[in-house]
Amino acid sequence: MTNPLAGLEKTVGKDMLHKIQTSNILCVGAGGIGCELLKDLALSGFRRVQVIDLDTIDVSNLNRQLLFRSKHVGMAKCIVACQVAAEMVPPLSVNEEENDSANGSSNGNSSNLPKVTYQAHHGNVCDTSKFNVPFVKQFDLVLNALDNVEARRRVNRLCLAANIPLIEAGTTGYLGQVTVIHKGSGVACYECKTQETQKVYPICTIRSTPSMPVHTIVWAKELYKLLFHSKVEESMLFEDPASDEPSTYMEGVFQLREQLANSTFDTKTSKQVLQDLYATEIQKQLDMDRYKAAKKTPTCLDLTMLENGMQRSAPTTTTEIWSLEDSVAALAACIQQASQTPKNELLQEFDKDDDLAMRFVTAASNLRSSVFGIEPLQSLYSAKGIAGNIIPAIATTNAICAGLQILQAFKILKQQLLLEQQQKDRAELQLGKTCLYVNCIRNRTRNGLYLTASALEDPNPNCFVCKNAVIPLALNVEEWTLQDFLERIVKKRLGFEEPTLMLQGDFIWEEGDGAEDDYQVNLPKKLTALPCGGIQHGTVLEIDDNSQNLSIQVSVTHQDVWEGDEVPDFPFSVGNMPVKKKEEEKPTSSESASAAAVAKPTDDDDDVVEIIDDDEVTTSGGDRKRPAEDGGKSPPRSKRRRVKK
Ligand SMILES: Nc1ncnc2c1ncn2[C@@H]1O[C@H](COP(=O)(O)OP(=O)(O)OP(=O)(O)O)[C@@H](O)[C@H]1O
Ligand SMILES: [Zn+2]
Repeated sequence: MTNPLAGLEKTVGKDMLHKIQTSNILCVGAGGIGCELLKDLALSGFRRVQVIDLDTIDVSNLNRQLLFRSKHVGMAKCIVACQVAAEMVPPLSVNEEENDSANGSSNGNSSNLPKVTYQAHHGNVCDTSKFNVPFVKQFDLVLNALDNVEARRRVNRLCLAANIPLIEAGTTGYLGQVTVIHKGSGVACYECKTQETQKVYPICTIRSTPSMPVHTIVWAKELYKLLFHSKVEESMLFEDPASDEPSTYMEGVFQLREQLANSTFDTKTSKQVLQDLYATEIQKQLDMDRYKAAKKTPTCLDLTMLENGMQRSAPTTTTEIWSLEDSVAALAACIQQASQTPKNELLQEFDKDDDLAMRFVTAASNLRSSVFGIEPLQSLYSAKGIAGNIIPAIATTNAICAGLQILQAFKILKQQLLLEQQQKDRAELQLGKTCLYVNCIRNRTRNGLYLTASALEDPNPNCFVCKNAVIPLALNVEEWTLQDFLERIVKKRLGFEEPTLMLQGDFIWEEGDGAEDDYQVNLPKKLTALPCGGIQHGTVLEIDDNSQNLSIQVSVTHQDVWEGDEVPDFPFSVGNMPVKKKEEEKPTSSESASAAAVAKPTDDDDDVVEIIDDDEVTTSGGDRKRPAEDGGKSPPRSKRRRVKK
């Protein structure tokens, strides 16, 4: 038998093939791109690969995630992917295999090659207890095959901290990109660019003036929460019954929730809630002249139709549009089914892959669309596309991008090999001139190309992750508590896992291994009331996260209320929000809303934060240095005094 890797050996050379076979690779994600990548790695002779993935195999993955078969459904993706890919690694030549058995070798070869080991880690890459800087440092390079910003951000930071090259890839339908990130090479990191996040709708569009199918779908998702979430106030449709004039549906909602909680469901109450939602409340708004200026005036749901719908059995079609009666029947059936579902099995929040949730949202949104004259109504199938923000995944794009990642991997390993041959330190690796940023496009360029390549980008000087830029932040320091600040800004938006907060060199908050509990007393305090003078207008706050060797400064500006056209969102670009005089919220029929998530309520305006221009605040910033790369678990710098109150 000829050596299956002979072709590759001829192309890259003996030494390089040996480098490939002995390198230690981490692949994060074993989905669409990940499966392609693992197949490519295996067929290229990589023998030491570790894979992290948190998911299990779903039937819907089988059409494009080529390592999986129906018998694998329900099993951990990374475990199956590792088993299947490991078997694809070409065996060494027959002679060698024979020698191995004759020698009783346990590692499957008589050369000095490592045993084929494809090791699975079934878990979340954001789990700092398992996947930290020392973990990443064992690899020659890391390949990302992920599908979300949070996980990518985490791997980006780990690789920067460990100074390990990261090959990042992403696809959306026909479009794909591959790029290389490496701290030592001084190229842009993943967070140098503002990543597209879920787009946001003004709350009044959702609550009062929907004009597109997506608006009513977002509303229906909130209605799902209002009925089924353990914390009713999590829904943006929630109104405090003690408030001046709560919407007419709130009373019925509370009754229904109580029935669901005590399993004492009766259809009368669900019918009442539907009537309140789609007729009584609409009529009330009409009577208050709320829709005087609207382009289309809503019409209340016909009560006879509601009555008829309640008598029907729920529709079963998925690709046809349900009639309004059918939608009523579907909604009533969903509520009844929810009342019979054990509490721990009923999802609290909408999930597009949950049948009950999807039927609920399809029916509830179509009824609302009919009230507001919004077209077209949606089938369950098309509603799922809108509700889940689904862009079809294209296997070919995944395959192309995975292949491009392998080519970049070869370039990196080649450079590492050269350094090894010259007995130079790996820290001298310079990928800026070797690796490329490659785009996979749908329509070919004028030159007839479907792939375009350019040099890796320079870092963004305002990047707080790789350039330690000071972050300017405007918020209401008199209203925000430390707890809000930690959860909503430091963790959710800045991506800190185990933050330590310092004011004027003293600790005011600490988390993670060995953190003291004493700082808990600070959590409910308003920012201005924190120790060390508190966080005031003009304060520069230091935030460290040893789990990702990240240390930043935030320069705070007090701002009473954010007044603008849209609720600002993160990740942020610097200082681009208009500040306008606040006006009473007026419903209009054509709110310019741009996508699929819900913004914070407008009455929550002063909770909104935005990043503003560097030159709008004075900072005592100065040059910042990252903490020493010590494995990511060093205790905070000890010379600082700890302050609790
Ligand atoms: N934080 C994370 N830790 C580990 N694995 C992750 C994390 N986030 C995402 N992944 C994995 O990355 C992979 C991304 O692959 P892909 O985009 O094909 O997703 P999918 O869930 O299989 O497909 P779809 O979303 O279309 O159903 C998934 O297998 C997912 O489990
Ligand atoms: Zn950066």
